[in-house]
Amino acid sequence: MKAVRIATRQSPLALWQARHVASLLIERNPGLEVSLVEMTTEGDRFLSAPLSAVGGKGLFVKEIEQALLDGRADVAVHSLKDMTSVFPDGLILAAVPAREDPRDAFCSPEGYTLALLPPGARVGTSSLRRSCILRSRRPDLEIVSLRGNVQTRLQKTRDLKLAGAMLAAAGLKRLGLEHHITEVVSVADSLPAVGQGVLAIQCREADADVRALLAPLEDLTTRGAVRAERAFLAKLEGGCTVPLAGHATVVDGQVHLRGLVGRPDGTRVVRGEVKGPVPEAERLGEALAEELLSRGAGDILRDFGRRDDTSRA
Ligand SMILES: NCc1[nH]cc(CCC(=O)O)c1CC(=O)O
Repeated sequence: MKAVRIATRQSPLALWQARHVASLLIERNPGLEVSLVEMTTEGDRFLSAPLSAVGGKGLFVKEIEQALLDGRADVAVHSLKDMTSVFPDGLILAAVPAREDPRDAFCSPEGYTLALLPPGARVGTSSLRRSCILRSRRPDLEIVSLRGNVQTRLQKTRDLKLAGAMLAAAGLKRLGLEHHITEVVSVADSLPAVGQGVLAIQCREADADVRALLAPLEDLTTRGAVRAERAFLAKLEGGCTVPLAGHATVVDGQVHLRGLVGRPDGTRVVRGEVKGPVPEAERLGEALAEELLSRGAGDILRDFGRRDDTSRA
């Protein structure tokens, strides 16, 4: 292979991620020509509405996947967190590099940590998962919707004089903005989203040359965790409409997956965890999803989930 084209969104985080993959490729393949195909997606055009109202996380991904399918690019780099559980026919998750910090980070211009927040404090996020988890612990908190790219959300936090905002530690670190973090929140206190901190490198299934080029970027520990998390996601099909968290670690060949489904206002949260060997990652993810469904997540999905389907009808 002499040249590859990488499709990416144009946000500073997306560009950082695409350039990062480009440099990983060039490092391993001196002389390879790598170019970026920069795209604006539907998700970028509707930044003012809550993600759950404009059709969910697939919005950031669909048009980039179409560019791959149309042959306008050879590789796509996404945040795995932004991807739904099912890929279009003909595309594969060719590689997942080593995961960046998967945790949420609290960023407070006033220097607050979560435990020190005064009663009734206003906290910014537009993630259903983050608001559910915050409200379940602290029903007094007022959640203020905060969308836009990472820098925009930090700016709005100051402009709106919020006590703080919850963002992904991975995005802040990649952009060199970690000095805004006042608390990196433990996985136990804020269970991350499925795929958080993981880069998804996608290509056409039939493109053997590109697959061979991408294969060395794969991190097997990250892949084990991703297999469990995404099997869990696939079974729950919550899309962006129900607060859903799923996070796995792999230690000594054992997957440890934790999951959560809740009501948007945090008045009900169903949590669980499973452990088992890496080759059974998918089965573990499905088993945890089924367990949560039988313990109350089914009711929550019925009451709050699948708004995607009705809006499409
Ligand atoms: N929702 C957008 C998004 N998608 C991925 C990341 C962060 C990077 C990652 O998780 O890999 C972010 C920003 C955020 O949630 O603060």
